[in-house]
Amino acid sequence: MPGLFVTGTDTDCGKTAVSQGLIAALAAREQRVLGMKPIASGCVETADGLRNDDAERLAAAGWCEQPYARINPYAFAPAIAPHVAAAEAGVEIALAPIRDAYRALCDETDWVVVEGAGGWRVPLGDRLSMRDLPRALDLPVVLVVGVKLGCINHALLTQDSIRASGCPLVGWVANQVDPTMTASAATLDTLTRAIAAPRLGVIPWLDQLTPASVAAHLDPTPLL
Ligand SMILES: Nc1ncnc2c1ncn2[C@@H]1O[C@H](COP(=O)(O)OP(=O)(O)OP(=O)(O)O)[C@@H](O)[C@H]1O
Ligand SMILES: C[C@H](N)[C@H](N)CCCCCC(=O)O
Ligand SMILES: [Mg+2]
Repeated sequence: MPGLFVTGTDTDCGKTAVSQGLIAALAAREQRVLGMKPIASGCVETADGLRNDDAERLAAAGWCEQPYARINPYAFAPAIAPHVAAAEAGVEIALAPIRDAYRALCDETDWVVVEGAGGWRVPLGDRLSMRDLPRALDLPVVLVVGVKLGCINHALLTQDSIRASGCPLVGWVANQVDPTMTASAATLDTLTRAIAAPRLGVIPWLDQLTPASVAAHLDPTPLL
């Protein structure tokens, strides 16, 4: 299993937080891990070009430095749906540049943790959607459930859709994105019984969100 595709129940459910944590948790098991954010909408213009916060966080969590364009081949300025951002920029998102960047990363590491953008069915254009990425890169999937009211339905719909795509779901993580709602035992129990993959961790709301603070709540053993 040289890599993972991290998807989630929604945008802002904690995919970047969990991806950083998975990188750190695998690194603690003597794995060399790099992060990748193939498509990012929501970038700032810098002297070096467009830069995305998720991509930079994943880059910083990785075991060695990599060219930015490998970690984030498609970068768009507005923080909107990627297919809309791409259309506005006059760009057609294609799988080949993503595959090339992913392979270049694979050549330099044991693992690549690839973060999607938004949820599993986010469109990338007329013919492509986020779920085509793990298929193209032959990656198993980890599902991040942003724990809040409504997440059970979102998690089950996402699981159904992952199954329908034929991608293996190899783990899931409960992430408390709402500081006012503690993940009730009953909600966690419902999710744990309904999701047919190992639960890799339950991340509480963390005041200090770092790769290490998230990794402290993750057990990557089922992935190894
Ligand atoms: N467990 C947590 N404790 C505290 N803050 C959290 C936690 N999980 C996520 N957050 C915060 O919630 C916000 C959304 O999280 P994150 O950026 O990881 O979501 P995402 O799923 O990666 O979103 P996107 O679809 O934009 O990539 C961030 O500001 C992050 O710092
Ligand atoms: C900008 C944001 N943070 C994400 N990168 C993109 C979220 C796209 C969601 C599209 C949708 O499902 O409506
Ligand atoms: Mg993110």
